[in-house]
Amino acid sequence: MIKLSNVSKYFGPEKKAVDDISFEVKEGETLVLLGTSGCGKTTTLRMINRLLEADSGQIFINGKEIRELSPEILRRNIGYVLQNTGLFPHYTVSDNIGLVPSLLKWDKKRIHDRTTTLMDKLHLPAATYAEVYPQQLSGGQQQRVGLARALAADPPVLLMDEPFGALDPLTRISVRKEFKSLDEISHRTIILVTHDVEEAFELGHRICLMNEGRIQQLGTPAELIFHPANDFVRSFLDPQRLQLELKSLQIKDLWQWLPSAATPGNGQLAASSTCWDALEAITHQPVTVTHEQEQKIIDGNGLMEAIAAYKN
Ligand SMILES: Nc1ncnc2c1ncn2[C@@H]1O[C@H](COP(=O)(O)OP(=O)(O)OP(=O)(O)O)[C@@H](O)[C@H]1O
Repeated sequence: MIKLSNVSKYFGPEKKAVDDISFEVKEGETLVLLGTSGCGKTTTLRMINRLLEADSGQIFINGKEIRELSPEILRRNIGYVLQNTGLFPHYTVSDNIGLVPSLLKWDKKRIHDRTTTLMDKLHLPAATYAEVYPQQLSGGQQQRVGLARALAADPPVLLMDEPFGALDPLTRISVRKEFKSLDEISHRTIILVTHDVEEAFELGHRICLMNEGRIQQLGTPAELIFHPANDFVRSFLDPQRLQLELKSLQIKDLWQWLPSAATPGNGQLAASSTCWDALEAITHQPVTVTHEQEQKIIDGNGLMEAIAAYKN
């Protein structure tokens, strides 16, 4: 769906912001660009919608080199979400969301229907919020409007630059959870930039960890944490190692090592739940998990034993 092939970007003769990077993002996949400040994440993202032009290499979307398309046509298929939302303060919420559809000359009813649907899906009921202005909303609500605006014309690709970066830590966690469960998101191809490791592990199907313009490792969260490609990757993830291990492993990954507890389980948990979510669920009582027609009762000891066995 999206392919970067040996892409580089210089700012002046000396400053190589992005240094010969290549990757592919499959349709429906979320790839997270992760790394320290200044490692080239935003520059990479902005080359994909031609807000910046690459100095060398090629970028393809659906097999088409993006320079063959005019920036306007290209951006119709790409939603863009920014940290500071970029909402127009003198436009109402519904006008902000309907901006791209109206530029595309959709008729009024279609814009109204799409805006209302999106607001409902993003828990901003149109009856209450359609006519208010962005500054009357909380940061989390403004972020949802920014997302609704990016989704309005139904683009197959979403580029997101620190989309939750301006939110306080608690709001950030809840908006992120909500984002993950949105059906408007699940089928889109997404590239998301963040410097928040936990966010990358929660949202990325794969993570591209960068340093000084170069890719250090590109892989699933479990590949990065359990099989780091080099010392940079290992030390970048080390401070949150335990949490990241728990977030990147699903119960089904541990199935062969998981003992079934004797105590009856209280409630069910999906085998696709992460160990992090499982630990939360079993704080007070064991839970029952079914995987490939086998049932096990999971408690804290059994889970920790299985994680240790997986790592050995
Ligand atoms: N317009 C510009 N002119 C000159 N240098 C730039 C420009 N934009 C970015 N840079 C430099 O290129 C490098 C990569 O910047 P970029 O914004 O892509 O990093 P980043 O990984 O997104 O960082 P952050 O997380 O801090 O936004 C940095 O050293 C930055 O200072």
